[in-house]
Amino acid sequence: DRGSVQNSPKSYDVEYLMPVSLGTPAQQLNLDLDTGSSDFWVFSTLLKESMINGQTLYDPNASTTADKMEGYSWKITYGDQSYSSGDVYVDTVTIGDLTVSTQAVEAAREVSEEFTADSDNDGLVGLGFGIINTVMPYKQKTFFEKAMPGLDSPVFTADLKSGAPGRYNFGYIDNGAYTGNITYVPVNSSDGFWSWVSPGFQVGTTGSFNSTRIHGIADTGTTLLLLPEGVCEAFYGRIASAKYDASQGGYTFECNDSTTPDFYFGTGNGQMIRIPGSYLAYSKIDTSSLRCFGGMQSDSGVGFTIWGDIALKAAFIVFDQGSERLGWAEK
Ligand SMILES: CN(C)c1ccc(C(=O)NN)cc1
Repeated sequence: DRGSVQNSPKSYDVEYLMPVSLGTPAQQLNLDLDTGSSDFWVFSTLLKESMINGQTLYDPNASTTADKMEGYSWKITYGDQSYSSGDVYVDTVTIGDLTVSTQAVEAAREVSEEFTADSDNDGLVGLGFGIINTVMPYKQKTFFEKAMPGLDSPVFTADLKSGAPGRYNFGYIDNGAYTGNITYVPVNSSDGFWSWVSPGFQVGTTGSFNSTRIHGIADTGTTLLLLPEGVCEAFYGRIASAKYDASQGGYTFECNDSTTPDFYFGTGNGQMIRIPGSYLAYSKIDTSSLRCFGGMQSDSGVGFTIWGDIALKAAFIVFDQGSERLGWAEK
């Protein structure tokens, strides 16, 4: 079996959403595929009105295939301190023509203001490893883990684009979606993340390659690229107008600064992925400003590097759960 679904970026590529069908008759929600977490949760009719702001709600009572998991609950907190919690139902879920008939659907009773404010986002499909699923008393499998046994190949791929729709595929690799070769790197899933080690980086086409092992996770659910402080300094040191602006909480530079270099990161076997300098001028810090907030920021608050959408949209990525490895290709 296999599946394929289009993803659509919200403004500034802050997140990428995909249509998902839940229950019988189908209820379609727009969900955020998140390889940095492992809960499948949705806005639901269990929520208080004050926590809803335009989102589409999953109504388990309107689904003839929904069964409540009595005595089960969940609560998750993300890196940005946003959170959600609620009850658990088993129901049928279809993503891109791929159906899991007994998915644990975590129906929100409570969401933090960040989720309430994000009116386009109806919930998250966590495609990290199930070991960090938050459902109690017994953790639940991710959508991919439930689907995997029936798939042609135990992989899913992410093709995120800058300011345009892309695609998530399940169970196969579309060889027309990338150029050159796919370089595979081992993944350590013991923390539940797609954790891997990059051999280093290069700033600009003329810069030398800096051999330094960068431990990090591939996270479709994080917008920016969070790298070690030293890497940020090497990159922003090459941009004439760049500075660390504590009032903005990060590095900023003039959006049109022509000295902005591309950024390359190593994936192994000598392969590098090129992030165009334009991707790194993330967004204007306010409508009247000529300065942009950087797409690359320090990972100092996190403890490991997060290869978020700024990096992922420069590549075609294979999340190979069958072999616990990540495949990287240019496109
Ligand atoms: C508030 N929202 C929409 C979030 C979405 C995703 C995440 C996250 O850390 N994913 N790995 C946090 C917050």
